[in-house]
Amino acid sequence: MSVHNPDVKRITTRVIQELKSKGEKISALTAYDYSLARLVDAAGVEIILVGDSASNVMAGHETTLPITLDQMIYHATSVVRAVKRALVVVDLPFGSYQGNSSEALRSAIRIMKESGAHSVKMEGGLEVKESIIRVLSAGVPVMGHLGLTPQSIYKFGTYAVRAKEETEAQKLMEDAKMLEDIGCFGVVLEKIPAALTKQVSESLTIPTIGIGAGPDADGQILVLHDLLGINKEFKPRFLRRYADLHDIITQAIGHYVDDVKDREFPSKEEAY
Ligand SMILES: Nc1nc(=O)c2c([nH]1)NC[C@@H]1CN(c3ccc(C(=O)N[C@@H](CCC(=O)O)C(=O)O)cc3)CN21
Ligand SMILES: CC(C)C(=O)C(=O)O
Ligand SMILES: [Mg+2]
Repeated sequence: MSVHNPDVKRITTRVIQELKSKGEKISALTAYDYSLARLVDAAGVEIILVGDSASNVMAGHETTLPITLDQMIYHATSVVRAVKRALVVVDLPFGSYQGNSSEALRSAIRIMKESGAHSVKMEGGLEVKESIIRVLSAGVPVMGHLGLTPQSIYKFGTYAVRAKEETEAQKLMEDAKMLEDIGCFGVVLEKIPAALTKQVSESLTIPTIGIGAGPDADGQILVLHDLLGINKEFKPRFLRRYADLHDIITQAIGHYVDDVKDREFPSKEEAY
């Protein structure tokens, strides 16, 4: 908390909502560890998501389904230690909240108590309404997540754009309204048509945070490792790479290997 850093003004869910009222776009990124979370926070990002995409990015799984609540708490704890300013949101992982609202509350409380994070994110609309209400009632801020919801990938079978059909778009609109009505402080919209994002964002007072959802979301989120170009294989259309760390890291490590083989490292100056 700010006890240790009285000069840094913390970003609260209220500050996030005020950014929307002021018409200022919100920047969000994922982080899963201490070292990168420090950089993301210091660079001025307002929301840091400890995403269950850690299942893919950190652990190498095909989907987000295998990551456990304990593993999410480990990542969240590391990120919270690093962050002085940003709002930290933690994904409730698959299987930790869908069953019933008591399970959802227990999972959210474990995250808040053990990691020191400031809020949680839950995927889905009407299907998880009671779980979200229960978590909110304990005073835990909740961010919703609609559109492409990777925890239900096996229900849909693909990562294609969601809500292109009128009935699905209508349901998404209703879900978004519902999430606002029950008290969510924001909602992620993933991989839906830009026109639908515009419509939802204009009809809600809480901010929308888009990923593959076009320019009219109130904020944008990307997976940090994607933005940094660490993984070359993942290249959906919505991803903009701001660096090519894949090549930079590969070259640096290759150079190190060469130096060791050639007895160029360590030098006399690097020895005792
Ligand atoms: N590294 C990473 N980045 C992410 O953005 C991310 C994760 N992991 N893991 C969890 C979810 C899954 N996400 C995804 C996954 C795939 C596509 C996607 O567009 N895939 C294909 C198209 C598939 C199709 O059209 O059927 C692509 O073009 O790469 C988008 C978001 C977003 N999240
Ligand atoms: C892509 C974002 C929104 C996410 O849920 C994650 O990184 O897990
Ligand atoms: Mg996620």
